Amino acid sequence: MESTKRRRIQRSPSPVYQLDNDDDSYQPYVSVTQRQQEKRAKLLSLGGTSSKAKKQEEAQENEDDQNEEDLRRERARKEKTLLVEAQEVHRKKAIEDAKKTVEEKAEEANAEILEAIRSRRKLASDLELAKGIQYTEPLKTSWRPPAYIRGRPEAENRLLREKYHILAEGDDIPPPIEHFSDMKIPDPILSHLKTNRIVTPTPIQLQGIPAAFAGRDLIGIAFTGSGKTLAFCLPLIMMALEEEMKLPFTRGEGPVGIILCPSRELANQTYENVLTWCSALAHDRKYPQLNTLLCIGGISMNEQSHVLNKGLHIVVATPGRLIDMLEKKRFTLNNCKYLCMDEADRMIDLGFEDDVRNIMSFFKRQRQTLLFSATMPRKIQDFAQESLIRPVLVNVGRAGAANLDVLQVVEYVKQEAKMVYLLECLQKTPPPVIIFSENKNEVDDIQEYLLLKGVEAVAIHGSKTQEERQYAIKSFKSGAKDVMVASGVASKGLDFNEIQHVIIFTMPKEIEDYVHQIGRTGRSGKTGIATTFVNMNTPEQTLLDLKYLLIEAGQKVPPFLASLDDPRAAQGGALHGCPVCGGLGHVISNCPKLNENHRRQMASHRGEDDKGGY
Ligand SMILES: Nc1ncnc2c1ncn2[C@@H]1O[C@H](COP(=O)(O)OP(=O)(O)OP(=O)(O)O)[C@@H](O)[C@H]1O
Repeated sequence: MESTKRRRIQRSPSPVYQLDNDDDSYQPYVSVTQRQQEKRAKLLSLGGTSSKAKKQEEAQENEDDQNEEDLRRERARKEKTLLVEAQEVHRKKAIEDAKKTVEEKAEEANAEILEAIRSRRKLASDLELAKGIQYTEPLKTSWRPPAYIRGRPEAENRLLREKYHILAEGDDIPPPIEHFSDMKIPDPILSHLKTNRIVTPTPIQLQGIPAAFAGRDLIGIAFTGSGKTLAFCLPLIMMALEEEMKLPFTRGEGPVGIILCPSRELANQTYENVLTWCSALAHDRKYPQLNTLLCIGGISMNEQSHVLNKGLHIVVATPGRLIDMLEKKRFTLNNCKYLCMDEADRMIDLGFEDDVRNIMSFFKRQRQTLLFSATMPRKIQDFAQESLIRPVLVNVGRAGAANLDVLQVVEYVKQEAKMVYLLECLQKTPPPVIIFSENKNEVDDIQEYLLLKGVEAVAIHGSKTQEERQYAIKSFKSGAKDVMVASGVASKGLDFNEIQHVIIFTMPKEIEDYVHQIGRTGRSGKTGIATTFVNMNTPEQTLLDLKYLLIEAGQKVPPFLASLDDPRAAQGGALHGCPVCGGLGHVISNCPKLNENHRRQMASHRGEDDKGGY
């Protein structure tokens, strides 16, 4: 009781005291007049009306006046000193600012904008955030590299990474492995890969797969068509295999892991890859059958009830349908420990962030999280780094750089001449050819025009039904149709057989979209051509981004792009990718993606826009 009281007393001083002076010896200020009156009253009370007392009183008054004057002078002196000091600080800052290069100033401005648009919440579920759950160690796995690789000095690992142009960041990075056979992948999968001419790992695979096998959270960035799918599917297949072999799954159990994709088509493609690899494994009776579920909108889940009736190992999904299934409790994530996001920048950036958090809230235990993409601007990388557990960043080439196996041709074509020129352009190579346009109506118009001209063309965009979308992909993949006209829906991740030529009918505003679109050709070490039409309607920022991307990839820069003035060039300094979109031709304050995101946000506040834009 006593101590409570004391505590209360100690806490009780008025807030003004706490603010102005937290010293215990504080004495309240008493004015001179008040003090003189108090003294006079004291003398009077002592009966001192004599002249001696009066003199004493006068002397005291004089002394007090003098003290007051001294105090006033001292205060004025101090104020003056403070003013001089403030002026001095200002002067020094002005000199320092003048010394800063244009580049440093731009970097500071970048940092300010980045800070302003930074997501305040980590990429974890609200439940984890609310409970303050914070894992500090990566997930434990039983996988170890072969002894001869484990014993290899770190300097040699570094040399290997240099040899393959791999930039790996993070602590205690697992060693790169140059041969699939050293990764301890089961033989049936190895021979299946071999029959599909997948013999030696690509750079993202030789560093990414060991890191993922070791249970590490991972950010994997590598060119379009460089084999990222295998790098994130194989670790999940191995994890599921180990679990199933330890204790077989029964109905209602699983999944072990989830692969999230931003489009139904990409999810379907990844699902088919996983099915192929799992059935190659089960072909050998030594290994069990692993069950995989495709969880995307636009299809009936009842068709897959046979999978749901068994133990479930792997789910490949788009966010919306996955959330729907989880909310309906068709399966749970109670024992799920692997979450991979393909085209992760798209998943985090454009409207899916809340869906991803929602999905994370269904996890009941620590998970390994992997993010993969060919483009990953700094804003997303920073955000991801904060959200993962001791992540390893594997970067092959600059994030957002174009695939060097694509010959990029940029042509100035007037708006009204585009359709006719398109026909001519189609003659450049034999089929298959993809034509990209940003606009759904334009996609339909191009297809109609080509059909009229006798070209076997299919079309795909977000307003088509799921059957139409599937038909387009199937007939184009099988070679029944020569040309596919597509909006952004087909630009990310889709792996068609040996596309010869990509024609970009309308240049997308965001350079990342361009990188993904031209990336449908030149895959898996083969070469391809990308022809892009630009004209007066193409924004200047986009043209500048394109110019620098061509320079970076050692491509020919057409004169109309070469002559474009870059306001930053006069100021000198190196060109860095915009932290929001990776574009080399503008500063963050002019970023088209930032503007577009802002527009979307405003529209969604007004309830006008749909998610993802496909
Ligand atoms: N090690 C390898 N050697 C040869 N080919 C490979 C290898 N790994 C994957 N491939 C093939 O390369 C092609 C492209 O692979 P994948 O679709 O995984 O690329 P990606 O990096 O995910 O591209 P994107 O960024 O466009 O999604 C596929 O057809 C795949 O079979």
